[in-house]
Amino acid sequence: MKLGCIADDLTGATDLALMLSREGLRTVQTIGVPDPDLNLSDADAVVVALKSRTIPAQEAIEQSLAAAEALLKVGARNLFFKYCSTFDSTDEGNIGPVTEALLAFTGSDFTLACPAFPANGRTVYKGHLFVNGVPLHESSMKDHPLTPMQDSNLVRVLQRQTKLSVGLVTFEDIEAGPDAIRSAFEREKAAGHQIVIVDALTDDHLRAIGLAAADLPLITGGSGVAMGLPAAYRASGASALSPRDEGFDAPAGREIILAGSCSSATRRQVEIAIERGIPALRLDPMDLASGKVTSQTALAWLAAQPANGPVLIYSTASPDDVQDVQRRLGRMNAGEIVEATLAEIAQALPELGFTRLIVAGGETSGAVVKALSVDALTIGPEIDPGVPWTRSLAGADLALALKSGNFGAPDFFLKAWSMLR
Ligand SMILES: Nc1ncnc2c1ncn2[C@@H]1O[C@H](COP(=O)(O)OP(=O)(O)OP(=O)(O)O)[C@@H](O)[C@H]1O
Ligand SMILES: O=C(O)[C@@H](O)C(=O)CO
Repeated sequence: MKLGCIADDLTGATDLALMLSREGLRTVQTIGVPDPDLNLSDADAVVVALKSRTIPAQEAIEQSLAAAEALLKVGARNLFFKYCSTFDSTDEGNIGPVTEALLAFTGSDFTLACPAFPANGRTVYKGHLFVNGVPLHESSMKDHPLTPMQDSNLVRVLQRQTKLSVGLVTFEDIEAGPDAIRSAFEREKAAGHQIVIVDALTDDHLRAIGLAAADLPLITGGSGVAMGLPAAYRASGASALSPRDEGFDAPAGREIILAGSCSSATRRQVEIAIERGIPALRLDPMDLASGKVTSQTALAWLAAQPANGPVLIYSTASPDDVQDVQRRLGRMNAGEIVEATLAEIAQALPELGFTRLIVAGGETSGAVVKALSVDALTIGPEIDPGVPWTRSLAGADLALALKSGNFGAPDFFLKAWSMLR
């Protein structure tokens, strides 16, 4: 196995696994540290999905090191730390502290940090992160409930999180290609920096960075910066990659969308699905909290729906509604009530013949996948940038599309099904 990856959330892990798989690595995703009995001998890359983005930094370090150890044990030669393309973090971490710990673990003194993902509108220019052309601190991420991003200068953002010195490699070096990028890394190292923020505006930039960085013991970033790694491994001949498994069959069965994300992309996708006539049930957190509506209510509703097309169960709501609910129930409590209900519904789905699931939202996906006891996934075709179909490797046989809140085109919930055989 060539690359061992540690992702700080579930849908982010799937995003990275898709990138590696699309570029030619046979990739398996595990939910949490892989079970020692799981056969990973065929994999070129393993992506371990953690839920460590917003937990205390020390816990994130411990979980990430446990994942790194497990990955080296199953043969990983290089490590990749995946975080969000909007650099979701606070001054306490966890990007800085985890990077520091993984650098020390690999015995290395240099790595890069690059969240750029141009296909999803995330670019880095002169060290500043832009989201669809808007500086990060002016984008909707400025109001994120857990990780409000109020500074788009990533050198400053990361420097506040780490005692390592943070440098910058700007697009002039990146444009000049892999040799210039390697020289820039040497220059930054000589200047005493151990982590460099790296500019990238295009996929060509990311591919050049991949070629320059492929030998680093640790790379950190969004899924974009992994784009060039498979080609670099092939070019170096260092690893004979496994032949690609082209087939992706989904188990036969009913189709359902569970949406617990309230991000703007999901809100639009829910609207469109309802407009186009997908039978839909809205879960109101206040009704769930009072017991007026339970998972049983939703299961009874499901039983009455036609079996020949997808159905939607959602708690998706506008920012004002979410704020109102959070004020009344508490932010964490509101989230947990919704997640617990969607998880209970998910647990009953295989029995009811549902084998094809789209789940919207990282936290929601975590809760649903746990309820279904899915602990590893193979990666299928891309539905939209950052979101593949996947298939469970053990337990109930399911096709799953785990969608980050802000990913996917407006018709995502309609078109995804047509890709399943
Ligand atoms: N109507 C609602 N009111 C309050 N909280 C809600 C509501 N609906 C869902 N939630 C909670 O909001 C959180 C949404 O987080 P989740 O990670 O699933 O989505 P996201 O943040 O859009 O996705 P991502 O993390 O992939 O960007 C969950 O904890 C969910 O339970
Ligand atoms: O990088 C991204 O934007 C996503 O993979 C993600 O991590 C969303 O939570």
